[in-house]
Amino acid sequence: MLKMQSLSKVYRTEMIETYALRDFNLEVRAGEFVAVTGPSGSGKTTFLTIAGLLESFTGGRYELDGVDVSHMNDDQRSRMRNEKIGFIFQAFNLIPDLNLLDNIEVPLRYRGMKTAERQRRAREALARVGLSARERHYPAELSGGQQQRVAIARALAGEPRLLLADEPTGNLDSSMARSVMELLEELHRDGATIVMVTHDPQLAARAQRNVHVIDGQVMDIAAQLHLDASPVHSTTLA
Ligand SMILES: Nc1ncnc2c1ncn2[C@@H]1O[C@H](COP(=O)(O)OP(=O)(O)OP(=O)(O)O)[C@@H](O)[C@H]1O
Repeated sequence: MLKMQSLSKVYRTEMIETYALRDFNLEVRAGEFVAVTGPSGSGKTTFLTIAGLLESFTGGRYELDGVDVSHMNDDQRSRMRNEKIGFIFQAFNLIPDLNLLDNIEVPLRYRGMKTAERQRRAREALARVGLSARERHYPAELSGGQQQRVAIARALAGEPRLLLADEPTGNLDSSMARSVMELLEELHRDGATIVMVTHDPQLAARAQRNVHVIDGQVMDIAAQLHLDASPVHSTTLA
């Protein structure tokens, strides 16, 4: 699903070069739930924004859903992002002036989808996160945990191949965090591929696999071995 090989990302200013990622190797297979952990400044967000095609990279190779994205231009990348990726952010990023259904429909509009199909998908996604009764409500009328569920519904409505979550429970108290995590686990059981960046070791422990990033590199030998398609390794890592 996601395959990064010797990926690098360098931020250059007049004075300095910062390697946010260097020789970054990771493979995530369809249906996996992977947590990415690591100290502040280690490159987790950089990884996620590149994985989500929000940013370009400096060197190496990135294959998403079997397609080499290395040489795509901005338009091609945005189209692919819109079709294949669902984002879940720490800050929910819902639009305050739109009700829940309209919020969920926003990314579908960019695909030129007809109104009836948009509404059908938005209703279905809202039902999936248990908030059907609130479709005409506005984000401010919901708790933080409920808002994050709406954000997850928005990501799901696009029927993405890959869900990327950046500290999805970072703004929630522990009980709301638990319910959001349970929802992610449920989506995973139903077949979703999820990559989640988190500082929280307890959350990370609930994912199927942990990838630790230090100084822009994957420290987890197992994650790198995953790149080797040998059955021995995949069995070990299952
Ligand atoms: N736009 C930028 N310009 C210059 N350097 C940057 C930029 N964005 C990130 N960096 C640097 O790249 C490195 C990795 O940053 P990144 O935000 O990916 O880390 P992180 O692991 O997500 O950190 P945190 O957990 O604190 O969010 C850091 O040294 C950071 O200062």
